[in-house]
Amino acid sequence: MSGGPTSPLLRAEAVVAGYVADLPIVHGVSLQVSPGEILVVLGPNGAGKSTLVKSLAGVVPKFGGRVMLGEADITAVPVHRLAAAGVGFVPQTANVFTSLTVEENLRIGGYLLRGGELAQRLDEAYARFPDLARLRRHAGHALSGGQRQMLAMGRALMTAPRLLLLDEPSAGLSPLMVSEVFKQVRQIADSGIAVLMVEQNVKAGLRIADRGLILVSGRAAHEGSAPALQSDPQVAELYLGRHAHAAAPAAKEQA
Ligand SMILES: Nc1ncnc2c1ncn2[C@@H]1O[C@H](COP(=O)(O)OP(=O)(O)OP(=O)(O)O)[C@@H](O)[C@H]1O
Repeated sequence: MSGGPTSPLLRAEAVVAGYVADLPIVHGVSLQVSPGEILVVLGPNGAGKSTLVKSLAGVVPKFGGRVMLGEADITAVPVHRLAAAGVGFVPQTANVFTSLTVEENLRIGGYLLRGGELAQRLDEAYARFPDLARLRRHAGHALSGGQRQMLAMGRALMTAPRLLLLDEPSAGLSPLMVSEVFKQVRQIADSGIAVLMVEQNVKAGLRIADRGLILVSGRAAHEGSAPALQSDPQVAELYLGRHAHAAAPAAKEQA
């Protein structure tokens, strides 16, 4: 878990976001994430978790509010500029190029880098994910679900982001692969990166997170430390109910 208190890196204030201007899905959500910390965003199906993370990643439009990364206002920074601004985003689906090799995917992630730096980041990615080093010449479609998720994270890490946004990294993975992927997420945070992760898998999510935010109908309904949320019977009953005792219903073995 993270060490002493640090000032937040990501500060989202009263974010309003959605797909159609008159029909916001996220209704004024504020949150903060510090370096070295994992904030997990939980909530029922359709609560707006993915919409929230996509709006922070610049993929879904924001209609109100402000997003700060350190001292920089990134509210209006378009998605293609966010990597250079220090934000890595791993979408839930279509997050690797399946016809390209592992190494080609990583090189694309590092497209902003110059030669020496690119080589160094590739080495770092292979050190972090030994499976990817072994499979560097294999095409994306030959990877298991878990390996693909590692590749998607490795790609996002190529530009050395200060903030990593993950949209349901456990989706479709077997419980064993979920713990492998989450172990990596924890290590990424422990290396000083701020991590915001959307999750359906409440139990596993709270186990690796420092803090949790529960979204209900596009609003922050509850926020607290992971241990406090885990042991709060009211939270479990009201918001986490059927998810608290099982993995996401849609999860299927893929590893
Ligand atoms: N591309 C889209 N265009 C229009 N509406 C969308 C789009 N994607 C999602 N929505 C709507 O936004 C609402 C919130 O969806 P979102 O995927 O953000 O919820 P979620 O909390 O991530 O749910 P889940 O856990 O099921 O993924 C839903 O009503 C959904 O139908």
